[in-house]
Amino acid sequence: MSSNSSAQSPVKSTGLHIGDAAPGVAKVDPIIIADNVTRTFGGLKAVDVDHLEVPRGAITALIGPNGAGKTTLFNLLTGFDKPDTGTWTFDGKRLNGVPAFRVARMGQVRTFQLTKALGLLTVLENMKLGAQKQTGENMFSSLIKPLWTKQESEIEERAMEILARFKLDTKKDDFAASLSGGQRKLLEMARALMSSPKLVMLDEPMAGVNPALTQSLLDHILNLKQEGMSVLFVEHDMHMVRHIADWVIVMAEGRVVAEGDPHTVMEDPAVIDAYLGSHQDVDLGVVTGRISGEKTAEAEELLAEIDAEVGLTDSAAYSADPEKNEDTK
Ligand SMILES: Nc1ncnc2c1ncn2[C@@H]1O[C@H](COP(=O)(O)OP(=O)(O)OP(=O)(O)O)[C@@H](O)[C@H]1O
Repeated sequence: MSSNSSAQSPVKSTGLHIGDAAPGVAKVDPIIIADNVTRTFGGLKAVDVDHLEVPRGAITALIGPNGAGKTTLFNLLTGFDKPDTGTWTFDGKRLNGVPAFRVARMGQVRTFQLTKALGLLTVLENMKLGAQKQTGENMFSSLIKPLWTKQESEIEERAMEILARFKLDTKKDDFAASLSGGQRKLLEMARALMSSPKLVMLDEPMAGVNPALTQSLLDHILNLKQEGMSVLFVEHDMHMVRHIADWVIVMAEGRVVAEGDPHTVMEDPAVIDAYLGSHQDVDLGVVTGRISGEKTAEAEELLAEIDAEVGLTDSAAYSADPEKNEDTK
């Protein structure tokens, strides 16, 4: 397994789609294909996706302003929530109606934030919880002691191997709650790998991570791809998206509003609009130029902020030093 150097830009996967990049575009080798997926809460359509394909063997970012429906879509695809309508397949198998634990067994896992309860377990115990197909889950085989003791030691061996890769092996007996924010994120990812997944879904992997651990987390995500896994992640950190994503899917108000490679997508007016949608207090028409009128100082400031937010910068390199990630205008 080769690792990516923090100083270099990672090698991007290209040629993932067929035809023009647009919402719902077909992929050469999709791992997820979703159709007509909707989820309503009260009167609000949180997810309203006509057609979506997630490419295999690539890193895909799911971005969009707060409330766009990203987490709800994650929950639906992983069987943690039920849609009002829709069908989807994972690796060619129909998944709607399949409960979360089966989805995970089929090779589609998502990371979870460490809850209070999981924080009271040790790092190693957390890892063991991530293992699939444990003999103890089967009543008959759980009665045969040699079977489960052998499996227990295999699971522990695998857990220690993965923990060593994530430099968490020396913390195996510590309570998970004692880890730093970044170490927790590493543990969440490490735990997901216990089941040898085909697709890893990460919910805001960078949230709350100290800059010292940023590069390590990025490298671990890039390594998942190098090992042949597909990655789908939700993230608000646009520098990270630009740096490691091969493909970007943009959601706003429940819909997919743009798709493409990170550079093209972040210059798409629909994407800029989607982000503007979260700043309801400013006259958006004036800001985007749809309505003629004098831009107020506040609007100018907002526009600059959004340029920065969607990554309209010259530099594609991600630096662990946040100072170096300041946009140049
Ligand atoms: N269980 C729920 N009950 C009611 N409304 C919900 C529920 N879950 C989500 N919503 C609403 O659905 C919409 C989409 O929410 P969701 O959390 O999926 O957005 P998101 O894109 O993940 O946002 P963020 O980036 O802030 O996490 C929001 O308006 C949210 O308030």
